[in-house]
Amino acid sequence: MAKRVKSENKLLLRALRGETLPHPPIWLMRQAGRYLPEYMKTRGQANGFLDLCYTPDLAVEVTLQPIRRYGFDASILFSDILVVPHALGQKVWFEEGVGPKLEALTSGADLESLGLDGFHEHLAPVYETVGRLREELPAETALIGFAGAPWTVASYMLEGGSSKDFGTAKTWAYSRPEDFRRVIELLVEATSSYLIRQIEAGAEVVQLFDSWAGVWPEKDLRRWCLEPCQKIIANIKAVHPDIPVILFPRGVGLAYLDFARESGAQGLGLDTTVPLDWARDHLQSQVTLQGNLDPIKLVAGGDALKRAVADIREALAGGPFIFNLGHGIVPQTPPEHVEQLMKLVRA
Ligand SMILES: Cc1c2[nH]c(c1CCC(=O)O)Cc1[nH]c(c(CCC(=O)O)c1C)Cc1[nH]c(c(CCC(=O)O)c1C)Cc1[nH]c(c(C)c1CCC(=O)O)C2
Repeated sequence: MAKRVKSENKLLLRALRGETLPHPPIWLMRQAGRYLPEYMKTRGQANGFLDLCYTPDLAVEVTLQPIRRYGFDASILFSDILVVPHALGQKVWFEEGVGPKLEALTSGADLESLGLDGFHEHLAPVYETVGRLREELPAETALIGFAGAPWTVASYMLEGGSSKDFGTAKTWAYSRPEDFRRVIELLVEATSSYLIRQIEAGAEVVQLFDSWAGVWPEKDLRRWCLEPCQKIIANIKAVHPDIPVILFPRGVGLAYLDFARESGAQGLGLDTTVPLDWARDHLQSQVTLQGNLDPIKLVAGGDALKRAVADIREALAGGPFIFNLGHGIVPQTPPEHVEQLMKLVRA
């Protein structure tokens, strides 16, 4: 076995255990990606985006690029949330300039063609990437594994790609709740075992992205987002009780209270709209907070960035806190603004 640095003293792990640190650890959602010229170069060596995700040499390289450049406190596995439906047997592809496309499920009957047979074999390159990262990362850098939450992944499976109003997927839930439940339950099972395998390959923390949680009325939010995430977290904890989980239920407003109290996550990712003082007063006694710089302030840079970082630190860095964005980095971000951000957060 190659060297494996112990997790417990890494800043990210300390913050997730509830410690308040003199400087918050920092990493950024989508820290690897198109805003970096070296990413574009490596991506050009792959046969499309999914091939990049499934080729450990290339996936390790793009994961490490932002660590070399900026020295973030954590590294997130380079992959995508849509490898899960792909491994379940659905057709998934990425169109240049358009984004993800899937052969949409049209009825409960289409579910018969999906399943867990061959699931982990399909994802073996991802586990290999995780294992190699754990060996290659600097001793102080924590390794985060991830998956999409069931609803967010289901939305792509039912819409066939990105969506404006999630009308098709939500209509399934409202008109055919039993079929919709089967999709969610399959994803709870698949995602739990996918994350457990990532942990066994070397991930020290896992994050669940519920990027589209913010579109539901309250009872549906509980049923289709909070409860499935609770189940996944409980399944992970049953096997790996010491591995912290960060949940990012983007856009859920006041329901962040329920996610803080009931999800079982140690970390809660705040989207850009969450008021800082409210989060400090109502959430931070229960979970480590992560967030929530507007990614567009990172595009703007300068004084806007400086003030925003100061406001976030002033409100949240007095308790358990991880500095991050409120959603992923956008491709037009100037790499030197990330450098400016690192200096501001570590000053
Ligand atoms: C919804 C979602 C997806 N993927 C992801 C989410 C949840 C987070 C969020 O809300 O942003 C998560 C994701 N996707 C990617 C990562 C890698 C790790 C990292 O954060 O650095 C992670 C954690 C790489 C990626 N995933 C994708 C890219 C760009 C692909 C390219 O190189 O062209 C990257 C670097 C493509 C992708 N993948 C997805 C979409 C909608 C798109 C197209 C839009 C876009 O291009 O940003 C699905």
